[in-house]
Amino acid sequence: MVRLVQLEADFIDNLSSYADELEAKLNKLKSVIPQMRARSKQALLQVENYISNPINAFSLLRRMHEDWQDWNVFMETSVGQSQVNFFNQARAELPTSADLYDACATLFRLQVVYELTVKDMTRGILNGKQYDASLNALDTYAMGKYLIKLDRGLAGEWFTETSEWLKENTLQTPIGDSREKVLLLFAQALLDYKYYSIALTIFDQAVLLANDSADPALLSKRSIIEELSRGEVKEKPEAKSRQTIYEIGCRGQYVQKSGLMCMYKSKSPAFLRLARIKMEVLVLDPLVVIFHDVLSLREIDGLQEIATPHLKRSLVVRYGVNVQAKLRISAGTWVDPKHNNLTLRIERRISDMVDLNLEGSEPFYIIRYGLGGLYKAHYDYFDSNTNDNRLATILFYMNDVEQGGATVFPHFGQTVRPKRGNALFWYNIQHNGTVDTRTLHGGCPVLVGSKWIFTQWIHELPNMFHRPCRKQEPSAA
Ligand SMILES: O=C(O)CCC(=O)C(=O)O
Ligand SMILES: [Fe+2]
Repeated sequence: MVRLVQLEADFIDNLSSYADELEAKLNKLKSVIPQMRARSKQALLQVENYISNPINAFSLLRRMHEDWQDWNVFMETSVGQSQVNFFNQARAELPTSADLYDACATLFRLQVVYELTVKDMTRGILNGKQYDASLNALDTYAMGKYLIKLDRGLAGEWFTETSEWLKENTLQTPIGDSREKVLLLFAQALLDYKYYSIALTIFDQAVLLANDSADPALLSKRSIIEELSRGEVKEKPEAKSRQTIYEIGCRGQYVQKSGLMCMYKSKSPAFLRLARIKMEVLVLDPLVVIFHDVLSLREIDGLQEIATPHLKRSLVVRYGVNVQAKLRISAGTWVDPKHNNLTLRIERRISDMVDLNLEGSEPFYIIRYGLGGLYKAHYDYFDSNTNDNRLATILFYMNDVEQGGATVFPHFGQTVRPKRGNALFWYNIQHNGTVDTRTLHGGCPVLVGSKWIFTQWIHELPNMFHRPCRKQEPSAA
């Protein structure tokens, strides 16, 4: 996206120098035409007299032979070819239709999870906060087209916004302010998806605006749509259920519970005696806690520096295989805790904080979520039979997220807002060794900003003493 901002600025410069070249050509013409016209007018007034003068006659002949051929070349020479070439070269960097599709999907996801209205989004209002941002008729039109197959009611809302916008504004695109053109496109989109009667209504609006109701092409198109609409099977748009308990948490709509208790953790390790840690207990069984201010800004910068060049689309494990999934949209990279002094220091701090042995734990996984990035509700433990499951998770928030990006635990009704330097810790496995399904959790989509976290999954084996009463399977014998 950063590159696209720069590219758009370059395109504007390019278009501007294209305009300069056009203007230079135009100015040249404008400056010579009046003189030419004056001379020609004079000749026309008294043609005989004019051509009987040898000087006039010679000059006329020469002009007609030479000058007008030059003007012909002048007219034929294309203007701004270098700017056209620049554009053609840069084309490869432009987003594809698949990219646009993904962008629509992201906006739709944010709309659903945060219950944003089309009107608010169009005007740059996100969760009641006004931003210096807005959508134009073509933006809302693209959303309508994307949604038409998924949710016709919502698609209609976006299309309506398109039409409303055009009543008051002008598009800064080659299609200009032609409201009827957009309405015709809209009608065509509806036709493509066989919504004939709505298409007819929109088509009529377009024709009315164009003031062209007698145009035979439009009339014949209209009668085709009318015919189709007669045979249309009326189906009720199905009401979509959009409430999931994960989404309710993302909106901060769980009945608000604050931490059960806050305390300073200052037990044995020397580090903690020097720097006590504020610990907030959110849930006692299983233990879910927030450690406050446990990473410094310098440490966060250091971690980001290590991770940034290596970030890659995050995967999820499905049937033992790593795959890309819509469930998890982020970029991340694994960093060995032994990587350098910084990561070693953080590793030591984690083990001091949580009193667990980190041997055999996974490396740090540093993650960046972009706009709309999320990790839907999931469990961290492995489903498969393993004798070394993920006993606990520690998750560090590396930045404050302007809006969205909370971590939610639907079962506990807990929404944890990212706060730079804080860490969230919980157990995934119960004392008896079984996985704890109450630990279902997810990372909500980022609405404004980006979200950086890093996690470490702490394994069972080196911490077996933590579950002294593991159930014994009855022996077969
Ligand atoms: O991003 C979050 O808040 C949750 C991340 C998470 O659950 C995970 O990485 O396993
Ligand atoms: Fe997780």
